[in-house]
Amino acid sequence: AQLRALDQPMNLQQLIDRLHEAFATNDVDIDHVQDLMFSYKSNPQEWRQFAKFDRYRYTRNLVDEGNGKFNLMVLCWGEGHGSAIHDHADAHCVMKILQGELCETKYKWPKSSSTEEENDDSCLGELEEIGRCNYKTNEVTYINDSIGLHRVENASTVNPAVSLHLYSPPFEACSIFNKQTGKRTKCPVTFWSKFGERRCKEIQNSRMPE
Ligand SMILES: O=C(O)CCSS
Ligand SMILES: [Fe+2]
Repeated sequence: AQLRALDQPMNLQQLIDRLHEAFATNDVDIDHVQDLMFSYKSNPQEWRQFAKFDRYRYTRNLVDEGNGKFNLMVLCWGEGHGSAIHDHADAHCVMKILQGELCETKYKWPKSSSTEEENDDSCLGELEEIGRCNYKTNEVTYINDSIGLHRVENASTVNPAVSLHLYSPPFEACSIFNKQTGKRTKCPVTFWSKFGERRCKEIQNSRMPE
């Protein structure tokens, strides 16, 4: 769908307030949510407090818990950092680039094993790539499980990238997939920081294994 920038400019807090309003009822208009995310124009002054990088892996930094209806988080991708191929646990996923560029590669779901002997995941076959797309600062993309799986990576060797992700409903785990075999593994997702604070004792490193 063509994204439309709504009229009045918003800062990050106003975006969050508008997102809370959008999720106040139970039938969420996910196109409107994407329009809100597209309307916000990235201002590093507003999200810098959440943008904490790790040298080795991308980080997930919780910004807002959306009254339990969604999670909003800032993801920080060092040069060459990328996610595993993953699903979105039956949730909506809206991703907006706040800085730099990210490359998304979409894949079809592995063909589920049809007969008993195929229960051994190792023979589901290589995941089929559906498409690849590069997103620049302020661009927005959407995915859910009915569209497919994806991997997101910062392909730049010189620039970090920062993205804003909204997941609804929020989830604590998703699945990651082996590209060659299609094997699916359940994977808990955690936060590197919450609300701008990193309290090491309770927060392990945020990561989906490569
Ligand atoms: O939430 C994650 O770790 C996956 C980032 S790409 S949607
Ligand atoms: Fe994702």
